[in-house]
Amino acid sequence: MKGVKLGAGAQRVQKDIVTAPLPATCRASHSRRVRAQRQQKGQHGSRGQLLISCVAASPVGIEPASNTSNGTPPVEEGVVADQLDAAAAETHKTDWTKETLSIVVVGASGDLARKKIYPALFALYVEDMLPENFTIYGYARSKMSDEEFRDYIGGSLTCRVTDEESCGDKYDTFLERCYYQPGQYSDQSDFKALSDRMTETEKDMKKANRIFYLSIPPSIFTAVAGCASKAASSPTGWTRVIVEKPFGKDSESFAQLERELSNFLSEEQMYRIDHYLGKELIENLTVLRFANLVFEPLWSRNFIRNVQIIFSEDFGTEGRGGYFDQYGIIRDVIQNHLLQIVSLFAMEAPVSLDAEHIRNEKVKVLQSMKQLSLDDVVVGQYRARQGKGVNHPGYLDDDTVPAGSLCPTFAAVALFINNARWDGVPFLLKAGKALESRRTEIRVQFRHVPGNLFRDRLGLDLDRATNELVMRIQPDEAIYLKINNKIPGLGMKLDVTKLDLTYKQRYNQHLPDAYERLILDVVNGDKRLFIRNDELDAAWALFTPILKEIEDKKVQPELYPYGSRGPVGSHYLASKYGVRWGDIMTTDE
Ligand SMILES: NC(=O)C1=CN([C@@H]2O[C@H](COP(=O)(O)OP(=O)(O)OC[C@H]3O[C@@H](n4cnc5c(N)ncnc54)[C@H](OP(=O)(O)O)[C@@H]3O)[C@@H](O)[C@H]2O)C=CC1
Ligand SMILES: O=C1O[C@H](COP(=O)(O)O)[C@@H](O)[C@H](O)[C@H]1O
Repeated sequence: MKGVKLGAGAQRVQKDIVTAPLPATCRASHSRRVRAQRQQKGQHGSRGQLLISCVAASPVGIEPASNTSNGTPPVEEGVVADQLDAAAAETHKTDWTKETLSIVVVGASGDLARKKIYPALFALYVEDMLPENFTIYGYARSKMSDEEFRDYIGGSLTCRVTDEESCGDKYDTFLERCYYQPGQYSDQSDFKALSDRMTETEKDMKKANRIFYLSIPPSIFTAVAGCASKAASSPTGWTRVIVEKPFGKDSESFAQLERELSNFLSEEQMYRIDHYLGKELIENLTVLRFANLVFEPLWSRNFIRNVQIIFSEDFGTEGRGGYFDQYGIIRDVIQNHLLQIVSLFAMEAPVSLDAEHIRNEKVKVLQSMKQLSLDDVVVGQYRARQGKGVNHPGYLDDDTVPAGSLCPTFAAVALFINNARWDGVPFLLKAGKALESRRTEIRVQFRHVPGNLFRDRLGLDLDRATNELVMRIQPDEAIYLKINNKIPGLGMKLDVTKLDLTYKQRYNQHLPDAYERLILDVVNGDKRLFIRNDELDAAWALFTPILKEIEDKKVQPELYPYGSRGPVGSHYLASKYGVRWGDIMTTDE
């Protein structure tokens, strides 16, 4: 079994809990002692011998990029797994005592790089999770010297791993490993210059491995993949490329992007990131389901009435309106992040925790979805809200948004999975910007207790008294189960209360940011949390017709005030299936 991942703090907690050796690939300890042991053994990162008994698995190295830069044919649907099995058979162990890692952030001057990528790399460094011989290169068109780049990155680094003191001099030593190379995105000679610089820092080692993080607008993905592949892929080790969303705008543009990228990159080299898969609670979803006896028997239409996946942000598109308007909330959040959650939630037990086995099951869920109809979609757009001390602009007030745009900033959809397990169970998804609060959660509402003996004592309608399992992905990560409980005392009155696993209380430790986890997985060649192309094919097949219909028919989004609970239409959609949104039912707190 691969892939149960634990941070060092969690390992200490788990040490108390786990009595049998965990047959798992585990995250390495942070301690220098353990790190030294790993280096002696030629292991690194998450594959070390750990404080608890973990089976050490080899990090995989994908073929040297020279094999792939000459134009790999597009990967056909259905043969993906076979190809990957073949690739896995050829993998070699990356020996970090003899090999180097260069991480190139393409689009180094951008928002994502600064907000997420550098802080994640720094956190990994502070936790001793990066290989000994690593170097970071920023690449973008902006002119900057190494020193200016270090100042630029420096401003984004915080010591979020432990206390400020223990980060100590690591800021400086981290920044010393960072270099900047200016260049154009479609100029091979600029990438060659980058490669030459990388070779300088790589030259004393047997093999050099390279990661290119494409933190750039999608319009230049292919140009960069081409230049990087032809002029800067590693001549001695593996080359991996992290591709950010959006992966196209519909089935057709996705297929085109794949065709273009596959001229330069093999499927094995490509790591399509969906950062929601790197979130702690999403990682835990499979553990919750498959490592506990109590949940899985209930995980079907027999006991579950509906499943809700709710994403809300309490801010608008501030500063990203130009990008957002081309996509809208369905493409920005629902088609990727929320649908990925549905597929993990609803999949059958995989053969193992191997990446291909998990992704095989996820894709089946996506392929089993009933075609989405416009009757099962509600779209909204936030409008300005002014009042006492409140002055929130509407979506259309953003200068970068075209006048009269119908772009949805809110959407709710009802999905159905046509298989034996989920037949008839509504999966209600909603996502919105500029709402009342920021939260992402999965809510599982169970069926009523048949012939409930206590129905008269509940003081609530049956809907509110049914069990509900809530996984709060963010903020304030928690899993809780709402149950009916007797209020202590001589009488027999019941109330709804929570069996509550709030992470802050149970695990008082730093939770790794999603990008931290995912970048580490790329270093280790672990694709479990990355999206395979057939998953995207299926996801686009589900949403493309409905997006086209919304756009062709110019469906008017229902306006909702900034900071509200969103369009009333979402309640009608839920009630059509006899459902009430759990996030706004009052018995929750
Ligand atoms: N920002 C975020 O929160 C998130 C972003 N993403 C995705 O990550 C990727 C990067 O996002 P983000 O950092 O916000 O992007 P930016 O718009 O900040 O672009 C990154 C860099 O690319 C260069 N660039 C920007 N526009 C163009 C252009 N039209 N042509 C050529 N180069 C350009 C700029 O660098 P220079 O001018 O110096 O070359 C810029 O600093 C995108 O694919 C985005 O969809 C995904 C999730 C969240
Ligand atoms: O991919 C995206 O995600 C963010 C939300 O990410 P989170 O980790 O902060 O929840 C969203 O704001 C953005 O619009 C979208 O592109």
